[in-house]
Amino acid sequence: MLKVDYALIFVTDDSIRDDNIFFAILEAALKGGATIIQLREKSCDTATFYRRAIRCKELCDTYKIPLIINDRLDIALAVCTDGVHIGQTDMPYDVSRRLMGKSKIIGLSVSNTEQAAKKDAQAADYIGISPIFSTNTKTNGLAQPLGIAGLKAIRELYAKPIVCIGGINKNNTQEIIENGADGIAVVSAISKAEHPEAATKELKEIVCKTGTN
Ligand SMILES: Cc1ncc(COP(=O)(O)OP(=O)(O)O)c(N)n1
Ligand SMILES: Cc1nc(C(=O)O)sc1CCOP(=O)(O)O
Ligand SMILES: [Mg+2]
Repeated sequence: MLKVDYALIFVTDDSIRDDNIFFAILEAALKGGATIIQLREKSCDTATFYRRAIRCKELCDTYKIPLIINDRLDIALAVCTDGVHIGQTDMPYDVSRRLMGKSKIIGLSVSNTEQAAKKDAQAADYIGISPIFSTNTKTNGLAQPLGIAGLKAIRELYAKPIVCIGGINKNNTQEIIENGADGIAVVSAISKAEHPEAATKELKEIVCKTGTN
C-alpha cells in the first residue's frame, strides 16, 4: 500500500446543502493540497450521502487523493473508498476491519489517553485527537478538549500517526505539529474561508514546514 500522507485532512462541511457550493469547496481543497478528504454527513438521508460520496470519489480520483467516509461503513463499501473514520460509538474497530479489509485505511477518534492505549486505537491506521480545541462545528456530543498537554501525553504512548481535529486554524497549526501531531483535520478553516484554495495552501505549508512531511 502507498504511504498515506496525513498532513492535511479536509473534512467536508455537512451544513452546506447546495451541491454546487459543496463541490466547488471540495475542488478548491484538492487544488490547494489537501492530502486526504473525509466525507462527513451527519443528517442527510442515505441516498443523498451515497450520491455525494460517488461524486467525491470521482473528484478525489482525479486528484489522486484518498477519500475516507465518516461513520458509515456501508457507504464506504458501496463506493469503494480508501477508508473509513470511526468514533468510539460507531461500528466497532474489529468489525470495521473485517468488512473493509486489510488494505483500507481505518481511523479512530480518541478523547483521552486511556482510549489511545487500548487495542483498537493501537490497531487502527491512525487516531484522531477528538477534539484538540473547542469548536462550534461539531454539534453532536463534543468531548472535553485535550489541548496541547493531552496531545503530548498521547504522543508518548502512541507510535502511529496522530491527526488532531477541532478548532484548528492557521494560528494554532504550528503548535500542534511541534507537539507531536502528524497532521490536522479541519472543516471551517477551509469551508468558511473567503478563498478555500488559498486557505488550504497556507495550512499545508505550515504543517509541512513544521513537521517532517
Ligand atoms: C480525523 C478525525 N478525527 C476525529 C473525528 C471525529 O469522529 P467521531 O468521534 O466519530 O465524530 P463525528 O465526526 O462522527 O461527529 C473525525 N471525524 N475525524
Ligand atoms: C468533525 C469534528 N469532530 C470533532 C471531534 O472532536 O471529534 S471536532 C469536529 C469539527 C471540526 O471542525 P472545525 O475544524 O471547524 O473546528
Ligand atoms: Mg463518528
